[in-house]
Amino acid sequence: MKPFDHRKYRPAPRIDLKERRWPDRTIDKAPRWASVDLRDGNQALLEPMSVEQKQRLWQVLVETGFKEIEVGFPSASQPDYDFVRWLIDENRIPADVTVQVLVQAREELIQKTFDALDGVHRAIVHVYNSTSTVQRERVFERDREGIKAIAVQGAEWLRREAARHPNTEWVFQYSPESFSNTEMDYAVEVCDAVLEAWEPTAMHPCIINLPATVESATPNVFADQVEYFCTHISRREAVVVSVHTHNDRGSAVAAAEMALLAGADRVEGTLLGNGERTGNTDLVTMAMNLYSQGVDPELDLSRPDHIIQVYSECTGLPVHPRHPWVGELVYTAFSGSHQDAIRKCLNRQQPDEPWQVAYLPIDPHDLGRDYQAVIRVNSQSGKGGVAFVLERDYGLRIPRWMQVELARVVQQASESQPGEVDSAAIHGLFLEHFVREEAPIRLKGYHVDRRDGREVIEARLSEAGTERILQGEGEGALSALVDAWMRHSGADVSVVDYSEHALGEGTDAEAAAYVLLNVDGQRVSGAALDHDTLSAPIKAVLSALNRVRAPASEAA
Ligand SMILES: CC(=O)SCCNC(=O)CCNC(=O)[C@H](O)C(C)(C)COP(=O)(O)OP(=O)(O)OC[C@H]1O[C@@H](n2cnc3c(N)ncnc32)[C@H](O)[C@@H]1OP(=O)(O)O
Ligand SMILES: CC(C)C(=O)C(=O)O
Ligand SMILES: [Mg+2]
Repeated sequence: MKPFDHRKYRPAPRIDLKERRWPDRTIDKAPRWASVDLRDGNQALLEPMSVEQKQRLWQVLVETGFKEIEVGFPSASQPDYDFVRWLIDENRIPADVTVQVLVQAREELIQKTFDALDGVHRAIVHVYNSTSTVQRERVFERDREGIKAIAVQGAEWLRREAARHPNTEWVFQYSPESFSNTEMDYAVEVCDAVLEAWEPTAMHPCIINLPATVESATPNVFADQVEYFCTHISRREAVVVSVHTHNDRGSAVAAAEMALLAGADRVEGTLLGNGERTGNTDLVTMAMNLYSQGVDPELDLSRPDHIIQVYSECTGLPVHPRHPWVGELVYTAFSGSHQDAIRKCLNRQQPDEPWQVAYLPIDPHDLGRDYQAVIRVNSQSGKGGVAFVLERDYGLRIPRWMQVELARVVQQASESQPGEVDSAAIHGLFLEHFVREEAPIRLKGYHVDRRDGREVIEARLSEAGTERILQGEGEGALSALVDAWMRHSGADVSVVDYSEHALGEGTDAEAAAYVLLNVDGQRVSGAALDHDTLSAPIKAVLSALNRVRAPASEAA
């Protein structure tokens, strides 16, 4: 075989499920969530968490609203044992939270696990053994009966140890590890045998957790397996069916979601998907997926940045800037058409209507993110983004014809200095290019009178040290000034478009005005900001005239 040869691998077997029902269902409520951050997440770290780190992550998990938390493998490591003791001895487990611990189906480990839990009010003891063909044949070297015997023996040890600690409310959980690579009839057979040992009832159910320990098929195959399991397991009413998917193919969340459609009640996973190899089901993603569909996720994810901070401090792992829902860049648009659509939708979005914003599947405010980050400008951006930034940060509502011109200026700037052009730089480019009322021509003063229904202006201008008084008249002050300029310069000038708006509180100026002139057949725009609503448009005309006389690069 060649070094990179696909013939080395076999496709995962499908199961022949007749009349599968899961494709026709939708998820309309949150599952029972169980965090395995402090166990599966922890066992995957280069440097497992210290007791102090576990304490901090525990706090975040409780604040987030997890009611079932696997806190470790106390028979395996001293920090895990000490952490469990800290939770119990320091009375750190809220009344509505149940701790869970993992153990292999080995007697001495099970005994130590129950010792670690001594005095706990309620706990889930989770025992597992592997059932897949490759594990049976190559790891355990046992046949089907032999592997089933390990499971049953483990189940019996749990029942025996629980009876020795009658003051605790015990919940039993069994995982046929590598379930998704196990023959389904055999997985059901093993779990049925475990149920026989535990005799759960609807009042006192147990948990059967179905892991895709290594994800090796498309998520629909996992859904088929879960539906098969749910419809073939005995005592279904006495069993909480849980799933525990890993992300080897990048579909852990999809597999867990489809498993819910297929009948699962409970989902195990971790914050941000930490866990063995490519990780576990990312519960933040899965809960946010529900939230974005209008389903209460029953987890409080309103402060993801806090979660990310503690997660990173405890695991030593970064969070990708494009991580679903919570990455630093996921609510940021650089590209022009996205920015344009976002700006238009945000302007139309009413506070009490369902969210309808293109490219933003949820409102970033819900996660404590602000609109500052939504639109950022680089060489991929267009006029919409530039206009959005100027309005958001400076209250400037520049008209469309000026947006087009300014976007070109910003684009050139971003190409000459690659990377993001920040809001202050865009504002600087706007002022430099369009607000040009000072040079070469400057307005020293003006006076407007109304005579015979027309505005008559007398404007005092200076240019290169020479002062002149210009006179003109028109329908309004703007056209009167244009008339005065035409009489003085002999140029043919007309006003093509004009807009003005008041500026919000907190700015020095009260008004912003924008004009588009036609000067001897050439279109030129100008803008001005002024305390006075009449002076602003007059100065905007001067800005435009100055741009004809001296383009920005010369003036700068
Ligand atoms: C898919 C998962 O995430 S499963 C969880 C995995 N997590 C961990 O393993 C983290 C904590 N584990 C540990 O620290 C150690 O494995 C310990 C302390 C529990 C056990 O250590 P050791 O006794 O040295 O055994 P080791 O881990 O090497 O296990 C291999 C032995 O246990 C047996 N074994 C493995 N899993 C199980 C199981 N679930 N039930 C019963 N026996 C098992 C193996 O057959 C093997 O037996 P052998 O020694 O007769 O060949
Ligand atoms: C212990 C089990 C549930 C596990 O972590 C897995 O199979 O991935
Ligand atoms: Mg796992």
